[in-house]
Amino acid sequence: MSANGGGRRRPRVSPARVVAYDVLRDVADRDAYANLALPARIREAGLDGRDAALATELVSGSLRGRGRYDRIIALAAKRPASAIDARTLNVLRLGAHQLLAMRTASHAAVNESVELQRLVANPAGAGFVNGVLRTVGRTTDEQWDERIDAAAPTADASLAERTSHPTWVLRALRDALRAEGRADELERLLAADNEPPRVSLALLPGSGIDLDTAEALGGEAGLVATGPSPIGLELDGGDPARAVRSLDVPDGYARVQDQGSQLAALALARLRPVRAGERWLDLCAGPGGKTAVLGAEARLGGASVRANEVSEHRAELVRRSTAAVADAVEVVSHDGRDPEAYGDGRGPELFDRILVDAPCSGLGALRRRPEARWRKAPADLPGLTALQGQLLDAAMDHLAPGGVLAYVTCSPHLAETRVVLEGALRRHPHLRELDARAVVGGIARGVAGGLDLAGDAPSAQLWPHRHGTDAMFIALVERPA
Ligand SMILES: C[S@@+](CC[C@H](N)C(=O)[O-])C[C@H]1O[C@@H](n2cnc3c(N)ncnc32)[C@H](O)[C@@H]1O
Repeated sequence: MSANGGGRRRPRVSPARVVAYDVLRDVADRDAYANLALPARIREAGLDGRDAALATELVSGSLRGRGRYDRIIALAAKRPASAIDARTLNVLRLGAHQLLAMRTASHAAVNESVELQRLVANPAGAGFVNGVLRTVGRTTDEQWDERIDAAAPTADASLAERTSHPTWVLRALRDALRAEGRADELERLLAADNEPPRVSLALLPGSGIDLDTAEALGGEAGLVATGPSPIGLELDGGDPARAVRSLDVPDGYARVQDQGSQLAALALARLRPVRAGERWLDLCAGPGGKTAVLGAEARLGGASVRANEVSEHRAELVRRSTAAVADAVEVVSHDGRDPEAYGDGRGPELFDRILVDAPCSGLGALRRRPEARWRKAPADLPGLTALQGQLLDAAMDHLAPGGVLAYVTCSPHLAETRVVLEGALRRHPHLRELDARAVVGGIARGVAGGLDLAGDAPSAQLWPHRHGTDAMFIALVERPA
């Protein structure tokens, strides 16, 4: 039941705050994804543009900032957040976000939170909410940093709490940066994780217009041809659907997509010229963003793509995502470790280019999914890395002589990137790793001084704070002819 339904007294809380609370509860109780639950709740409550924007800020800010806010709430309440009733804690998180990160006047943030507590949580806790939030609001954001630091048992715990990351995630990110000799960038990365990303669009090759024309057509809708992807545009605020319409290209040729994902697909498609008749495989294709880029590139070069996805539902999303280039893309649904993923047993089941965009922890896309960092645990990694290795083994066995495989993750965790790749290369000693950094650097749109891909490994690691993309890992492997 909605928090404002069912015969309770008429709320004196703004509807945006009630919606935000309901979404936090959906996320906590039903494991909902905020980016799906939020639009549904906004529609259900009939919120208009401004209220919808407020609900969105409250939800994403308080979910992203949960680690920091829980620590501040605990310090203010003089008890651990885990000892506070779950509904009251959500009211406090929303209040803390308004007090510390938004420009909401203190009295409004406190009063609305107290009313929200009466309405949706436990009215007997209204005094507690009032007291805790008054304490929170009396101290500035910077002073809270000092108090968190003073109370934290270790420097890592302090940084993790101040930047609202689980400590194990912070350490994994630092390990990945350190492997590039860039551990000093950690704080910039953690800050970038807390900024909602700018919306990027891909203009698929074959759309009929070039990026200059796209920028001219989409300028009024906020589109700018910028970012590292040579087919990418960025939206400077505004509505993505309007921006897509403004380009007036055939359906599906302009689409919302992170520019790191665009570069990952293009690295495989553009590392060498396409020969007509090449067979490509996208082994883990759902929901089909990279397949669409591969399909458009393959179509222009006279190649074809087999797109495989284990989940039937997500395979259907791949079909929709590739409708514009359907004549170059065949979609099938199998486990990528099974022979059926590679063919029906009647023809050669070797491929000239294979993309393994493996299921992963998603630690490279924390900006995008505000609750994601709290949903993953170190215990998830062994299962994921085992699956990644098995998918790579099966894919490597289906690489044609002279063929190239791209191993891609939207996680920079070394256990999911270099460790998995090097394990698979040891098991397939006839394969050799190519210089993906040179390939990605070579196809990226001109950036003064180059794309700044650091480290000694041949693979390319993109980063939100350095490249403005998700933290995509891209490795390229060749089977010598
Ligand atoms: C990182 S996502 C791929 C994203 C996609 N390439 C895109 O750009 O839109 C990984 C996909 O692998 C799929 N997957 C998981 N296990 C798989 C398996 N054993 N075989 C094939 N696909 C699998 C997941 O369902 C998920 O859709």
